[in-house]
Amino acid sequence: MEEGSLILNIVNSVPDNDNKSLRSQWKDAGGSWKEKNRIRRNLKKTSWKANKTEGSNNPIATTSTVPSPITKERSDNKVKLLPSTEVISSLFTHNPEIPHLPQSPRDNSHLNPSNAPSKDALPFSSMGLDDDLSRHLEDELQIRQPTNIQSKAIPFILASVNDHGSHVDADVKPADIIIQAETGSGKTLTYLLPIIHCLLRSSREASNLSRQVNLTRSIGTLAIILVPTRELTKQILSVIESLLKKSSFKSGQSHLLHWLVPGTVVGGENKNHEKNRIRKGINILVSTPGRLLDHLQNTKSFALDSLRWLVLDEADRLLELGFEETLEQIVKLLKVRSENHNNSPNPFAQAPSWPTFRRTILCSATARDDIRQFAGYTLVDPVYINADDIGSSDNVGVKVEAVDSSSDATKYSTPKQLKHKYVITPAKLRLVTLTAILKSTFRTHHHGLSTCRKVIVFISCCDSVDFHFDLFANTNAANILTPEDVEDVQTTETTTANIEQHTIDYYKSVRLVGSVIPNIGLYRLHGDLPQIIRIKTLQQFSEANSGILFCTDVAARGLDLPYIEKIIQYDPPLDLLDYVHRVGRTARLGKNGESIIFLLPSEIDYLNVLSSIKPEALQVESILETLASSKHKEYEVEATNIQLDFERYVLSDPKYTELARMAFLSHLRAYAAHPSSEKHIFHVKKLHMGHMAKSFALRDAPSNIDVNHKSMEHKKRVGQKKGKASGKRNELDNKTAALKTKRKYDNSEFAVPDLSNLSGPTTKKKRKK
Ligand SMILES: Nc1ncnc2c1ncn2[C@@H]1O[C@H](COP(=O)(O)OP(=O)(O)OP(=O)(O)O)[C@@H](O)[C@H]1O
Repeated sequence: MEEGSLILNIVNSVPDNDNKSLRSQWKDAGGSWKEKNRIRRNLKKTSWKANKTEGSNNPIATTSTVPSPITKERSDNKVKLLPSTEVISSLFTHNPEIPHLPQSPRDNSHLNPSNAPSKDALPFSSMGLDDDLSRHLEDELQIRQPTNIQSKAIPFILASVNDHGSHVDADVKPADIIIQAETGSGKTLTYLLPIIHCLLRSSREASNLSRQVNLTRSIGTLAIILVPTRELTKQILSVIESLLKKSSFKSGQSHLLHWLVPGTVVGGENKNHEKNRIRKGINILVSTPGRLLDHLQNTKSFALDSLRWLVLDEADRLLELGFEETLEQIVKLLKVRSENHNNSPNPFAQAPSWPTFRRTILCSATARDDIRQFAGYTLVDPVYINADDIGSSDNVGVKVEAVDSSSDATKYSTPKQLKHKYVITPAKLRLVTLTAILKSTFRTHHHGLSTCRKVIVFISCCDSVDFHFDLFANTNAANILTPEDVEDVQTTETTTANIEQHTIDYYKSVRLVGSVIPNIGLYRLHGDLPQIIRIKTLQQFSEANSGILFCTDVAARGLDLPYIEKIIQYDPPLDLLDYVHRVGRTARLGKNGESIIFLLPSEIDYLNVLSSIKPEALQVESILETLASSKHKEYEVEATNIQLDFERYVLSDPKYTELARMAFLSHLRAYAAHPSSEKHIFHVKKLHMGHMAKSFALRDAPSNIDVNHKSMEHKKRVGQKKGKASGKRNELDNKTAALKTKRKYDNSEFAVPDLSNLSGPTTKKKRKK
C-alpha cells in the first residue's frame, strides 16, 4: 500500500444495510458531538469488519481514495496512517460538544418592513421642498414616497432653516440635529434634500434680487459631509450629483445650480490635486476626517466663511476612538477659519432662505452613548429625531436622554423584515460550512428557485480576506491569476517596483471566478488594497448580477449595494454596533434579507449579547447536508473532499501556504482585539489552535507554524511601498499603536496586540513550558 492516498473517517464508509440503525442513531444524536463520535466509533469498528470481509466492496476505496501531494510531504508525523495504505482526515472527530439551545426566534413574519417608503406619507412635494427639486426626485430618480425618517426629519429641518415653516413650535429655535434611523432607510436624502433645497432657493432669491449677482464656485465651501470611509465619500458624491442633474429643472432655471461644484477629499488621493480643487472651490465637500483636518491645517485657500452645513454621517463611527480627537480639532478649526475669512462678499446675504448660522447634523443607524457627550461640546441646542419620535428641549442632555437612546431596542434596532440567524460551528468545520452555505445559496439561484443574487462575507482582518478570496478562486481551478484577471493599476502612490510579481498581481485582482462556487464572481474589499482597486471592486460588485464579496468592516458602514440578499458574519464583530451595520447591507428600503453569524461552541455566550436581536438557530449538520450531491452520498464525504481540496491547494505552493499562515496569525490577532467586556466569550486561550488551523486549510498544529518573521517583514515592506496612506496593515504590527487604538482612519482593520500573547493552551510549546 502506498503512502500517497487518503481514506475518510466517516459514517459513509460503512455498507448501508449493516449500519442502518447506527446511522440513524448518529443522525438523531442532536447537537452532541461526543454522542455522535461514540456512535461513529462503533460504526468504524463495523466498517473495519466490513472491510476485512468485503475487501474492495467498501465504498471508501472507490469514492474517497485520492492521490495526495500532501501526504508525501507530511507523511512523517502529520498524517496518521492506517494499517491500510490510507490516511484519516479527521474533520468530524474530536469536535467540541454543541450545547443544545432552546429556540427563541423572533417572529417577524407579520411585521411590515420598517425602512420602506410609506404609502400613507405625504409626498415630497407636500413637505415644503422646492417644486423643481421634488419634480426631479419623482421624474428623474423615481423617488416618490418618503420613508418614515424622511417624513419626519425633512419638514422639520426645512422649517428650522426658513422662517415660514409650520412644523416647529414658535418657541423652539432648533439648530443642530441628531438623526437616528435604521440602516437602509434613506438617511442620505434626509439630510441632502434640505441642503440642496436651501441652495436652490437661495440662488433663486439672490438672482431675483439682483440680476448682477455672480454665483460662482469661488464662493467656497457651503456644506461639508464627513464620513468614515473612502467608499462612502464616492457613494455620497454620486447621490449629490444625481440630485444636481439639471434635466428636470424648469428651463431657464438650470443656471441656479450649474455653478455648484460637489467634490471629495479623501485619504489616499493626491493632496496637491485636492488643494487646487479646493482653491477653485468645492461647494459641497464630502470627506473623511483625517484628510479634512489636513486641509484645514495646511490649505490656506480653503474658503469657509459661507459654510452653513456640517454633516457627520455614520456619526457614532466617527466618534469612535481615533476619530474623536480629529473631530474636536475639525470643529475648532472650522470655527476659527470661518471667523478669519469673513471679508469676501456673500451673494446670498440678502436671500431670505439663506441660513444665518452654521448647522450641524449627526446621522447614524445606531446611537452611541458618547453622542450625548459630543453633542454637549459641539452641537447647539440639538434636537433628536428618529423614525418614531421627535423630541426637543432647550437642554442638550435632557433632549437626547428624553428619547432613551441608551435602550438596546433603540441602539441596536435593525430593519424588522431582516431575518437573523446563527450557526454554532466547531472550528474544524468552519470552512466547509461556509462553503456549504455559499454553494447552496447560488445553487438554488441557478435553478431559478431563489432570488438570491449577492452575498457579503464579513471577515475580521485583511490577511484573512485575501486568503479566502484566493482560496475560493483558485482551489481546484486552473485560473491562478491570468493577466485578464488583473486590472491595470497605475496610481501615483502605489509603487510596485521591486515587489515580487505574485504580490503585485495579487493586489491588482478585482474579480475572480473559481470552481468551488462555479460561475459566481468573487470580490474582496479591505483597507489595505490600493485605492483604485477598492473603487473598481465596489463598482464591479455593485453592477454585477451575482457575486460574493469577502470584506472587513470597511464595507460595514453606509454602503448601498443593490441585491444583497445575505450577510454572512464569518467572524463575529468587535462591537454590537458593527453587527447592526454589517447586517444593514441587506434588507434595505423595505426589501427582504437574511444574516447568518458563525459562532464557535466556546462562543455560545455571545447569544446573550445578541439577546435584543433574537437570532434563530441553524444546525450545522443541516447546512452540511446540502453538500451531498445525491441521496446516496453522505455529506461527510463531500465535506471532507472539499476540505482536502482546500488543504491541497494551500500546500501546493509555499506562497499559498504563507498566505494561509498569515491569515491564521492575523485572525488570532484580530480575535485578541475583542473588548475586555467580551473576553469571557472571545479569548484566544479558549481556541483550539489545531482545529482553528484547519479552518485556514492548514494541516499543521499551530506549534508547527513558524511565525515567519522574514515574510512578515516582506509584507511590511510591501505595505510601505504601497503608499503611506494605504499601507495601514503595518500598523497592525506596531505594538504601541495597537494598544493605543482599536482602529485607524479610513481603515476598519483592527490594530491588535502583539503575537507573543497568542499561544493558546493547546500549543506544544506552551505545554512544554
Ligand atoms: N423615499 C425613497 N424612495 C425610494 N428610494 C429611496 C428613498 N429614499 C432613499 N432611497 C434609496 O434607498 C437607498 C438607501 O438609502 P441610504 O443609503 O440613504 O440609507 P441609509 O439610511 O443612509 O443607510 P445606512 O444606515 O446603511 O447608511 C438608496 O439607494 C437611496 O437612493
